[in-house]
Amino acid sequence: MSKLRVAVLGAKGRIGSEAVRAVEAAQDMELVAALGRGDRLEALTEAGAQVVVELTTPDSVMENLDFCVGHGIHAVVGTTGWTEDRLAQLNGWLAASPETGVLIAPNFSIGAVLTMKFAQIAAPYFESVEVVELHHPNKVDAPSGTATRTAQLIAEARSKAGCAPQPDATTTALDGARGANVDGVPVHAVRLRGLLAHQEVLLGGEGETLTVRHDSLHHSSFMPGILLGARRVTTTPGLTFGLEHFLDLG
Ligand SMILES: NC(=O)c1ccc[n+]([C@@H]2O[C@H](COP(=O)([O-])OP(=O)(O)OC[C@H]3O[C@@H](n4cnc5c(N)ncnc54)[C@H](O)[C@@H]3O)[C@@H](O)[C@H]2O)c1
Ligand SMILES: O=C(O)C1=N[C@H](C(=O)O)CCC1
Repeated sequence: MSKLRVAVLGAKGRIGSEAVRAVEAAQDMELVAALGRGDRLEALTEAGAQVVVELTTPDSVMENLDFCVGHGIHAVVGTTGWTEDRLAQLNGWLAASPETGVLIAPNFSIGAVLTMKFAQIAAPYFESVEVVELHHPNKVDAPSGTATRTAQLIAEARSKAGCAPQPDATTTALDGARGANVDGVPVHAVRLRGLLAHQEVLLGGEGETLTVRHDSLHHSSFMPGILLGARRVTTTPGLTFGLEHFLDLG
């Protein structure tokens, strides 16, 4: 059987360099291009890439996806910075290339995907829910894509269940002291040398709390999800948001 022809964008970055090694080690894949900032995107078509793994920066990802989708190259995207406007633009490109698939995964690690699921299930049963994400200090965006998605899923679950707004008597606060407000859910971002990617969802009710915590201790935690995404995206046209849909957890 022929191998899946995979390219990595952001190949010299922290997660991109790990993805290059993972694709090279996968028996059913061939790494056909490994591009960094400033490299020509035409190298993707010249190499015959079928799938691009996009692990760059929020300021680069849209131009890269415009090229990939326009050339019928499927994409597995870990880069953060997704807004409603960006998703609408991407959906427009996909509408013009209906056989192409794009997976955007706020987090490729199975533990993080399960954290989001558990938080979604638990959120309607508690009065209070807050998200704390903790990352290495080289991360350029805050809050993390994972924390933003987690808060959105929590808010959706609470709204569907008809939950009241969270109790919070704060009337005076320093800017930022109560975190960012993502759809009514406070999200706090810690940047600390020594950390990689961690998240806690804190839930509180009368006389009890529940904490769901996940820790990515190495970039290897993201690799099985990236490889699964690359295999599945070729037969899943259109936009898939979240790896849970490829794990039958959606
Ligand atoms: N979804 C996940 O599971 C997951 C996990 C880890 C990181 N991330 C995200 O992946 C992204 C990269 O993270 P990182 O820690 O590796 O950052 P990084 O800064 O180490 O790597 C990004 C790399 O992309 C390169 N780059 C920038 N623009 C480019 C372009 N146009 N073409 C090719 N390369 C380009 C940069 O030069 C750099 O080498 C971030 O958005 C991060 O949040 C997602
Ligand atoms: O290291 C990063 O940067 C990470 N980014 C993603 C996010 O913003 O959620 C996933 C975790 C690691």
